Amino acid sequence: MARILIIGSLEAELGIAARIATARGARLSVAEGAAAGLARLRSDGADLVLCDVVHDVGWLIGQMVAERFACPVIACGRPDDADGAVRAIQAGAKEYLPLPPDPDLIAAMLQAVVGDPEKPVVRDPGMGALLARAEQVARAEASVLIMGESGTGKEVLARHIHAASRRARGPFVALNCAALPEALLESELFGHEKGAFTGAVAARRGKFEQAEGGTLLLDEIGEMDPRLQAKILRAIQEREIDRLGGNAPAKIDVRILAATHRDLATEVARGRFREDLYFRLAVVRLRIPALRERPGDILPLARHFAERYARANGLPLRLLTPAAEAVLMAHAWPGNVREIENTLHRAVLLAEGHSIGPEAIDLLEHMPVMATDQPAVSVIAPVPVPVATPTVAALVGRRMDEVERDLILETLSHCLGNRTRAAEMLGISIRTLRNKLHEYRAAGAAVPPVPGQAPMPLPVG
Ligand SMILES: Nc1ncnc2c1ncn2[C@@H]1O[C@H](COP(=O)(O)OP(=O)(O)OP(=O)(O)O)[C@@H](O)[C@H]1O
Repeated sequence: MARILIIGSLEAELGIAARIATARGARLSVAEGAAAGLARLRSDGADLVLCDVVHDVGWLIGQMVAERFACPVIACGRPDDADGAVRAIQAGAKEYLPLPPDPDLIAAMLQAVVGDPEKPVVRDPGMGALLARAEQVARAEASVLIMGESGTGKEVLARHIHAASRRARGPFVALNCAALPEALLESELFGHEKGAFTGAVAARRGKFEQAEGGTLLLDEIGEMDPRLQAKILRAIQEREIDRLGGNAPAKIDVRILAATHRDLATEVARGRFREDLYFRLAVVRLRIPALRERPGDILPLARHFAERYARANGLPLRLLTPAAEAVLMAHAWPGNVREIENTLHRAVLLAEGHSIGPEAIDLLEHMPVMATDQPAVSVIAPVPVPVATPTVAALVGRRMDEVERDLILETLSHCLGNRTRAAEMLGISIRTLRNKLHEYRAAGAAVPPVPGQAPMPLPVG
């Protein structure tokens, strides 16, 4: 369930946006002004902020950056308020939503933030059995460990478990443990009191407390530092957490789901992951097969994404031709469902005529550059960006900063410009990514645009 923070008066047209969002299953909190909104963020968090431009959007975004709140801010206001819209976008708002809001726009926004609220698309018998198992264990309170290669749908499955659980009406909160350095991750998870460390300007609740009564997904748990692993174990066992700088533990009622692309049992054997935490998390283990291991899902997923992106781009729904389907079936999909989603998104935009033919299926060449137990980072044959190299050995002789730049730009291109996805895939914070892109652009590199600058729906990320 998406958590939306609305900053502004619900008496006004923003109230319509609030009603639409609630009807679409979002959880709403409301604050009368920017300062109250910031306080709300500190206490409850949010997946998306809608802020009326009569409030100081620039100040709010500045504070959010300083306090590392990563959720997107969408400014709202009158359709004829061009100045307000420009000011908000320049201040860092992701979009300007004209009021009164269009229900389809709100739906697209929610989907961009929390993904597809519908059931995962599953046709392959093996995946069907896995989904049935997930639904069965959803009703229990046990922790679940979801394993699978990058892009197989681990977060989708986690959301599905939450939606099928008794906690469905509570919040679903996800945190990528690989995206933050240890100290930040700790305060992000457990929260902190004011003054707990330099920069802790105000008390803030962590993800555990934000997920109260609901579910917390610890994504990429295999990347977590051993000291934090111990704190997670305590949180699960004792059902309480210690805020940084706090003097009393806080009780929590949260179900933990964990996801990883690594083989955690091997990580335990290598001494890199605590055995006791592994057994706590892996009460139920669900392994999502790679897409190449479930060919029965390829065409249903392709049709699903063709429909979704036609709708999102206001284009007519077109069917895949048998030749296009044959191309899709013959591909190995190393980037899994995320890759097929991106491929179909491109195909919908590229296709001409009444159907989607093979010429619109632009498959990117994938050449893994990491060892097999590393994140499935792929380097892709570029359109405007640098040349990819096939093996690590071939990188010898190149400068580190150039290789880094190429990898970042290629990954961003692979993610169709989506900054959030690219940062996740690269295992760096979105802020670091933005700073790097800024540098590259200043140096004259072709940086893939934010999706909204191409004919796509609301950019988030
Ligand atoms: N069964 C499915 N039905 C519909 N969409 C799916 C399905 N599985 C994955 N997706 C879509 O594919 C993309 C990748 O899914 P998700 O983020 O859940 O993968 P992941 O395994 O968590 O990836 P990572 O390990 O990189 O975080 C998302 O956009 C998601 O909506």
